[in-house]
Amino acid sequence: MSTFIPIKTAEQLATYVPQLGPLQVRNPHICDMKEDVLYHIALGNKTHDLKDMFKDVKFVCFGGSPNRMQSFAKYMIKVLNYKLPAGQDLCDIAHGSDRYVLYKVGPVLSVSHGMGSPSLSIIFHEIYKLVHHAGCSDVVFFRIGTSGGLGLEPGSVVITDEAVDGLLRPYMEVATLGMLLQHPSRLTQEVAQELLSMADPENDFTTIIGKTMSTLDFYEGQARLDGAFCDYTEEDKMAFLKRIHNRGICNIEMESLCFAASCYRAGIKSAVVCVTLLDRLKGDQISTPHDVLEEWQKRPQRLIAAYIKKHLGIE
Ligand SMILES: O=P(O)(O)O[C@@H]1C[C@H](O)[C@@H](CO)O1
Ligand SMILES: O=c1cc[nH]c(=O)[nH]1
Repeated sequence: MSTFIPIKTAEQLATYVPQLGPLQVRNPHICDMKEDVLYHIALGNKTHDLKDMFKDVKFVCFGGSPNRMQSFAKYMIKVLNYKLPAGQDLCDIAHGSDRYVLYKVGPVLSVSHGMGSPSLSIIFHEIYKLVHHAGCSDVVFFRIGTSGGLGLEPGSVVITDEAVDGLLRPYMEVATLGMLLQHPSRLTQEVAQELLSMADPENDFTTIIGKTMSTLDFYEGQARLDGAFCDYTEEDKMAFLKRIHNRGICNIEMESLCFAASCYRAGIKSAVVCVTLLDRLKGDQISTPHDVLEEWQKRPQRLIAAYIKKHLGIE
């Protein structure tokens, strides 16, 4: 077998245009399939009436933790003054699988994606196909996350304008059929700007727009000294963090690259909003009390909720 690995550059790849009208999947095989089983959310286009269940979806909100996404769904019930059908409680629609959670509150889906790009990539494929099978149009996808900040007061909120990998490259490199394909990671600038304009000036924390580094790991990938392995010194770590900070990186997390690349490839409008849990220029360990972290995690949720309300014309 050949060991030659051709590399496609970001420039060689198509520029993806935003989708108008019912969302199409960019995979010609899907329409030839007798059945599409969305295995990790225990749904399918033959076993479920996906149009009936999901056709009104306009906003899909992703976040790492199942509990956060359940809380977000409960919060959206309040914000939208949404009445659940008589006799029904909020339920995890993906309960037949224990991989991810999926809640629906009117036009809003709240989905967990787990940690890291591989986990996000799987749920992204299935949710994208779900909204396609349901015939949804003009859908906006959000990631509501947590991150480590650089030179920011912990609890600050960062709206990502550009997601880069651990080498500061604005594309996601994926090994496909023995080739390395580079998928550009572009987010929708108008959505990011609109979110920024909606940050409450009365907040006692800052909300900024900036570049986010998305890594493959929480410890060595993010230059921590507190993992089980570490082959560099504190000086090396600080030199790296200061270098990327000087190159405009405001925060570090693990999914914005895959999220941005997938949304751009799909032609779906998207934004990433993460709270910072600590200042990485000052330390590695997250030792802030749990109740404070819980409160901070609500900050991106409130911003996204304000955007959704505005776009639904709710005062
Ligand atoms: O959405 P979450 O809070 O899961 O995002 C960040 C990146 C990793 O998934 C995780 C690491 O603690 O938090
Ligand atoms: O430092 C942090 C905090 C949250 N999530 C990350 O990926 N890194």
